[in-house]
Amino acid sequence: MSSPNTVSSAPAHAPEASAPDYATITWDQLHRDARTLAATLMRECSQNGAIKGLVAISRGGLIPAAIVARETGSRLVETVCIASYEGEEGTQGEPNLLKAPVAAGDGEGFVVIDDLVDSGVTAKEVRALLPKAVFACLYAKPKGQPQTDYYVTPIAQKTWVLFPWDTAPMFVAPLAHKS
Ligand SMILES: O=P(O)(O)OC[C@H]1O[C@H](OP(=O)(O)OP(=O)(O)O)[C@H](O)[C@@H]1O
Repeated sequence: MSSPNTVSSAPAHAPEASAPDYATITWDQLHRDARTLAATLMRECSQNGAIKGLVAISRGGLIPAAIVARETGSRLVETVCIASYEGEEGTQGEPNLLKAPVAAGDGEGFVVIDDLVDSGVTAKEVRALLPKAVFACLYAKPKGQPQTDYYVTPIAQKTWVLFPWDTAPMFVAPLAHKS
């Protein structure tokens, strides 16, 4: 298990008006967590036969799935394209299925990979499409945890996760230069 670094800088689109926390995930941290997830899947899923393939939930699950695919030797990587967060405030709407994971059938032998379960709405939707698949993600908030079979790191419900593809290093003035 690993702990994300918490920071106090706010993203442009804050999820909550009242003092939310932010967890900044670096590329290194994400890579380590994806490898940890892959090791867990290798250990747990091999008891029920080899992993037939992965299903990445696009877009957040794409990079985690690529890392897990490399570690587990999985060559078949399907996607399910679904969007539920929209607008300036990052508010959640109805899940919008843009592409079904047809190559995964009913999900038997497949592992669904996502970056995060938050409310669990997206995972629930994908589980309905792939009832026999195993579900795995890197980070899980309490409301979403019942929807995932495996996760690496728990995240508080009020914490907004900043993934490496959402952020960029920037200059910060030294404390001595601030008035
Ligand atoms: O548990 P939930 O409350 O449903 O939230 C989790 C989902 O939200 C994010 O995707 P998002 O809808 O932001 O799409 P994106 O990955 O394409 O940015 C994330 O990648 C998960 O798929």
